[in-house]
Amino acid sequence: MQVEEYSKQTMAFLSAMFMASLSFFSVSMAFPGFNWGGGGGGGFRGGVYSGLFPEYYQYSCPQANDIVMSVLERAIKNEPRMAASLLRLHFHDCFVQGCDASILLDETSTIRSEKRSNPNRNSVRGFDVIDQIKAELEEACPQTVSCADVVALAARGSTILSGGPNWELPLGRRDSKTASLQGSNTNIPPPNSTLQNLVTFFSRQGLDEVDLVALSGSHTIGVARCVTFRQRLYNQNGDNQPDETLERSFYYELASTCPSSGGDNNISPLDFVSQTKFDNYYYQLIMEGKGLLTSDEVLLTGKSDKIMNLVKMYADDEKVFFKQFAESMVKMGNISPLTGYNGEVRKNCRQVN
Ligand code: HEM
Ligand SMILES: [Ca+2]
Ligand SMILES: [Ca+2]
Repeated sequence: MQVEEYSKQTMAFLSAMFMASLSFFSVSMAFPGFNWGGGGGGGFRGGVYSGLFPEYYQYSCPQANDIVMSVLERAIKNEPRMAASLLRLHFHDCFVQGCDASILLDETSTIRSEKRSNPNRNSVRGFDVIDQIKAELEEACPQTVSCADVVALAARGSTILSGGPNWELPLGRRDSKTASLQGSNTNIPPPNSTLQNLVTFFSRQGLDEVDLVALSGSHTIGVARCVTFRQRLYNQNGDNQPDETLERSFYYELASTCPSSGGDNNISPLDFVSQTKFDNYYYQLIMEGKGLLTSDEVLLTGKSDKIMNLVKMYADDEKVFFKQFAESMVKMGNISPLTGYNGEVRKNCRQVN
């Protein structure tokens, strides 16, 4: 590296540090519980400071994660699918206005709730568990932990409790005062997406192909309704034929729970080998033509060598998948957070203060 080039980079780094310490300062003025420690992963991303960091509640609510985990343990023991539902909630929040808990807001005269968007209606769940976590947090540390952070903590906790990886989670997101029904309809990829579409939806959020493949691995837990995969069974290409990439015996299995009409809400596991365990069977099944959604199978068949090879790699090596999943979850969790004086910490996650 040329000396001149080196000093340019050093300057860029120093000014990034300066900006970061400015934002530390203003946040610490606003919130006494704030710490200066910094450190930990996730603060800097692509040279840009996200404003979030793992120790955010270290002094203001040190027990925050323990409270989240204890509520999750009960909820997931009671209904294992809840882990999947909470993981998905974070995804559907972050892809619309960023990770700002916009998805939790109920309909009012001024708020068009995201809960009634096409991807969310009759589909997203877990709101009661979020409310329960938030109620216990309000008891312990009033108006301190944001709903957006509750959703992020619940997604990580659900992953861990299902047997998946743990990671250092940057915190300090604040809650939106608005929601976007339209954003929810247009930014969340539909299940019959082509691979190109999927890549585009993710890149709009600053996520790349590696993130797409790793985060799709969330489909190692949970279920999908018949209406989300019916087209593959009966008319994938407008020729009244099943998707040719669908393995034959798997096709018959699915057709028995998902008729050509009716039964829209019949459910099928996204990973039929281990639907409550966070592992890498999702990728192994895709390799056998047994991915449930079009968006799952096209990762292998969509004619991108790079993406296909990632599927093979994660199918071969769960450790590599876990490591990348953790990294991509941090990246997804950093999408346009509200920080500093922006947004608020809601008292009730369903409504603005
Ligand atoms: C790549 C694009 C994606 C598409 C097209 C997609 C689509 C879907 C669909 C259609 C369902 C079933 C919904 C229903 O039937 O009501 C589903 C379920 C699920 N998705 Fe995705 N998804 C994608 C990415 C993700 C990501 C990035 C995550 C998390 C980081 C995620 C987590 C989940 C989970 C855990 C479930 C099961 C939920 C439950 O059982 O309640 N998905 N997804
Ligand atoms: Ca949001
Ligand atoms: Ca699994």
